[in-house]
Amino acid sequence: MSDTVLATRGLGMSFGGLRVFAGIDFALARGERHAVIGPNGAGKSTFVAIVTGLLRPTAGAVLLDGHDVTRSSAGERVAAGIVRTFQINTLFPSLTPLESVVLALCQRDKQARPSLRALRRCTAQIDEAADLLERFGLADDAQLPTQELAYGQQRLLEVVLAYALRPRVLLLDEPAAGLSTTQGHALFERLAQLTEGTTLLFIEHDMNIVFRYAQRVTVLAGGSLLAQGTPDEIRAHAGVRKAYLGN
Ligand SMILES: Nc1ncnc2c1ncn2[C@@H]1O[C@H](COP(=O)(O)OP(=O)(O)OP(=O)(O)O)[C@@H](O)[C@H]1O
Repeated sequence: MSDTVLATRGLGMSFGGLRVFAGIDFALARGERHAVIGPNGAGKSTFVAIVTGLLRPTAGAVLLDGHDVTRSSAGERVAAGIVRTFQINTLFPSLTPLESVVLALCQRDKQARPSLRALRRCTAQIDEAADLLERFGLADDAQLPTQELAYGQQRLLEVVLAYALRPRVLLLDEPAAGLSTTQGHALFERLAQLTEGTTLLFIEHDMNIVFRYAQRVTVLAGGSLLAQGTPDEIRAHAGVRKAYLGN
């Protein structure tokens, strides 16, 4: 039996009269890369927002390692290890990637947030940040203001900032959005190599990326969890082909 790190039980969400989904029983195994797919409006972003505590579900529960976190705030969930990628507009444009990652590491290490001048005294975090940026291919950009980085490098920095917190579950909402197909594949190739062993849950529209990099896939469609399985199982699933893949 797999070791489930994150689960939902009977999860349901409605906005007023609009029922997005109901009865979602989802399970995420520790260490797997898991994609959530589904047509536009199926509720993928809503699902991630509920898991991260940004939205309260109208029914059901979210469990982290068996503990009910449905009523925990977003901040409490980050502390418990459920971390999502920072959206691009939350990157600090004038800070360098090195400074941003050091700040994230200080947060992880529960240090008081240092002033920028005091950052250089965080020697352990500076070493670790430099190492992380090197591994993710951002060493050449580490000392530039973030706003001067290419868009793809900024997307990668978002992943590094979330990954730096050593999350139990790392959620990525369309990390390749806005990138070319080649850049998107390169981002996932790097992610797959560097985050091996990290539990990753990602939303992605590009089925080539999903089938290549996800080890398991959940399909949301028509207000429910239509299927959950390996890429091969999902490809062969008649209901998924009909509802989503269009054949
Ligand atoms: N805050 C909100 N208030 C009202 N309706 C909302 C809200 N957020 C989402 N919705 C609606 O809930 C449904 C699901 O939206 P959601 O963004 O979760 O879908 P999605 O699967 O992520 O779509 P996409 O692939 O287009 O990003 C949509 O009909 C959307 O309009």
